[in-house]
Amino acid sequence: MVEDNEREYGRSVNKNVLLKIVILGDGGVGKSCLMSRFISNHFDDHNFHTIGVEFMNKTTEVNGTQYTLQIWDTAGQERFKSLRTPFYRGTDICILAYAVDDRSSFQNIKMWLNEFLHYAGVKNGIEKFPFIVVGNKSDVSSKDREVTYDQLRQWCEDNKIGTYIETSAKTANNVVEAFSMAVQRWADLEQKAEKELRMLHHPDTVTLQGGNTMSGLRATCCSRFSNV
Ligand SMILES: Nc1nc2c(ncn2[C@@H]2O[C@H](COP(=O)(O)OP(=O)(O)OP(=O)(O)O)[C@@H](O)[C@H]2O)c(=O)[nH]1
Repeated sequence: MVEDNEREYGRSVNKNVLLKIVILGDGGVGKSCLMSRFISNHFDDHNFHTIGVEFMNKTTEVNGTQYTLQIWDTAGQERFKSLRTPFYRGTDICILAYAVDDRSSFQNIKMWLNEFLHYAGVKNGIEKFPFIVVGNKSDVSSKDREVTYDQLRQWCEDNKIGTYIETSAKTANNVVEAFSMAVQRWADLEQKAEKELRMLHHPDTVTLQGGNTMSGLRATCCSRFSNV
């Protein structure tokens, strides 16, 4: 378990970036199974409901950076709402999960999104927070499927969420990919926010290829020379 004094979410701790991830969605969509598939590559065909929240850590590498992912599996059932919402604050990434064989769990994604926005205190808007929508149980037969991939894509477009994927905790299909995509989305947004902050404090600074910066004066000077 990570101690409170080590908990610097979204920051580098011993060359590791610690990220708090919460998985939200209706009861039974497979949140616990997604977590155990990702953490220990294990699938248990149990049917126990999560009570409150549980979390587990996993260290992983995405695009050359080491991350410690602290993954919080929350209880999907309405009666556990007051046990899970206190844990939303300080979240770096939110996974909104539904099951492709359960249309109502897909329709409820909006409710989960709103619950998270409210209790996590996300103020910058949906586009600036790393959400990923995950359609789990992609292994089910086509006759049992109630939500298509196109419906997922359309919903995400309509709600300005750029990252989405279908997974199967049962077969392991796309599970690692879903977490990697989520972390990559976090890294992209972080980089964008840093750039905006730099521009705000040093509006005369331009970013060069490779991430180096130079002052506007020198940049102007160089561009003048390059025009010669
Ligand atoms: N076919 C299939 N079944 C799955 C998959 N993932 C989970 N399940 C099954 O779905 C049921 C519910 O899974 P859980 O992981 O407990 O669901 P949950 O979202 O954590 O549920 P709550 O704890 O109540 O919020 C279990 O019987 C799992 O075996 C999957 O990818 N494919």
